[in-house]
Amino acid sequence: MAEESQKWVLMVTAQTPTNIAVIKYWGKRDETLILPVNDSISVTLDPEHLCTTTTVSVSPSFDQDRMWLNGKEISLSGGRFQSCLREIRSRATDVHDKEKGIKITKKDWEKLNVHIASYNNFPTAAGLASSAAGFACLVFALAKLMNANEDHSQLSAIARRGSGSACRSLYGGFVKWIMGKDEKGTDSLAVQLADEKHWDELVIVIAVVSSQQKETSSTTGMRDTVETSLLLQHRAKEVVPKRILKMEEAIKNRDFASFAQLACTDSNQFHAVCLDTCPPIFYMNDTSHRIISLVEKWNRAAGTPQVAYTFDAGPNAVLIARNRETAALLVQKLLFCFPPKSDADLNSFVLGDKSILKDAGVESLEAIESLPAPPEIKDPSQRHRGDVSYFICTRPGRGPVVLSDESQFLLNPETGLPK
Ligand SMILES: Nc1ncnc2c1ncn2[C@@H]1O[C@H](COP(=O)(O)OP(=O)(O)OP(=O)(O)O)[C@@H](O)[C@H]1O
Ligand SMILES: C[C@@](O)(CCOP(=O)(O)OP(=O)(O)O)CC(=O)O
Repeated sequence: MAEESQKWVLMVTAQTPTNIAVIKYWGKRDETLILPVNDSISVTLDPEHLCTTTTVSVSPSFDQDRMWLNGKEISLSGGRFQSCLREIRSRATDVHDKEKGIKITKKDWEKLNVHIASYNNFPTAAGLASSAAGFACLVFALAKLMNANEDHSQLSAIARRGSGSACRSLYGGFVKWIMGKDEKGTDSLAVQLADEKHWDELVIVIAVVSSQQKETSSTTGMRDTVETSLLLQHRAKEVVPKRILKMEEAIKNRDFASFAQLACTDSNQFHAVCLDTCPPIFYMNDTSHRIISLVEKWNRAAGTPQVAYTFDAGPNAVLIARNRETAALLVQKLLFCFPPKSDADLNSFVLGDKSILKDAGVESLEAIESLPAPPEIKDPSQRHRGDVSYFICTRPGRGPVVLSDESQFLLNPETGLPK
């Protein structure tokens, strides 16, 4: 270690995307190692709109590991954080920063403490997979700081110890989490099926139905399901393995009809498995059901799927449109059915890629009021004002990156404390 001064601080900042599963992970065969009962497949969301930024730093002056999440100090004592820190530390190698004159050997890492600051640019613990982006970013940034020369798949197996779905956020585009067979979980990791450019016509619209923290966390919910649902066993053994193969094929061939059919059916089966749990778990609400019904009617009338829907452990809808034109129509239909409260402004009601609004011909609140009623709606006089808090328009996106712009660092480069 650099002897001359105990004052140095070394840091790395990374940005990592979140992901949405189109074939769901639900149920663990090992709770501690976070090993799933089936493979899953996800689409990585564009970090320009939804991402975690994490700065990790090390200094001989830090007397303990500390972390700040969204500006508030949180405890790192939980088993999941500890597993990630331990696994990365054990893979740390020598670091030599010539510019700063810092030398850290593999052995030094056992004694050195880290400071971590992380920020999610979207609601935490609200069913928008903050834990996925969060743990992926933590592991990725620490691996860079500690020069752990693992490839992304090996890092994904470490991120998995933080939160299962986090392993899929180590890659952009379309990602498969292979459940693996090994008891220790060494082969339970993520691989990229295709990058984000492979199928770049897709447009994703998220309807944030509620940004409140949910009642039953994914962890607790899936534990109850494993203990009580027979349907889960059938799903994991008989249904998912076949679906995974079909979904891989659909992604490879950019076959939207199959992709949408598989994603919607899988989301519905996941929620059926939740209902089959004792006591039953209800993640979707009336607004979620209305959105499903709208999309189903539209897809049926069009003769071929236009939009896929999928819902994680919460009421928020993630809608995947086959192309921009369809996305513009989707936004029109959604805004008709779920207009904002009268005091809202359009800028904070539709977030992310706002250019879709232009395509949809909706550039003011007045334009929402004069939208035509979608043919899928039975009673056009009934609009569900305020039932969607806001929308996020996005697309498939890239995997983790290191940020070099100091203005994006979350820790002070001199003190290693939050800026
Ligand atoms: N940026 C982050 N860095 C590290 N950990 C994070 C970060 N963001 C969230 N977490 C962890 O994830 C937890 C929230 O996970 P939880 O599964 O409850 O919600 P979610 O991931 O937002 O929703 P879901 O998994 O249902 O989509 C937080 O309490 C925290 O422990
Ligand atoms: C419904 C899901 O989003 C469940 C995600 O569960 P988590 O990964 O949050 O659970 P833990 O492994 O216990 O942290 C489906 C999915 O992302 O595949």
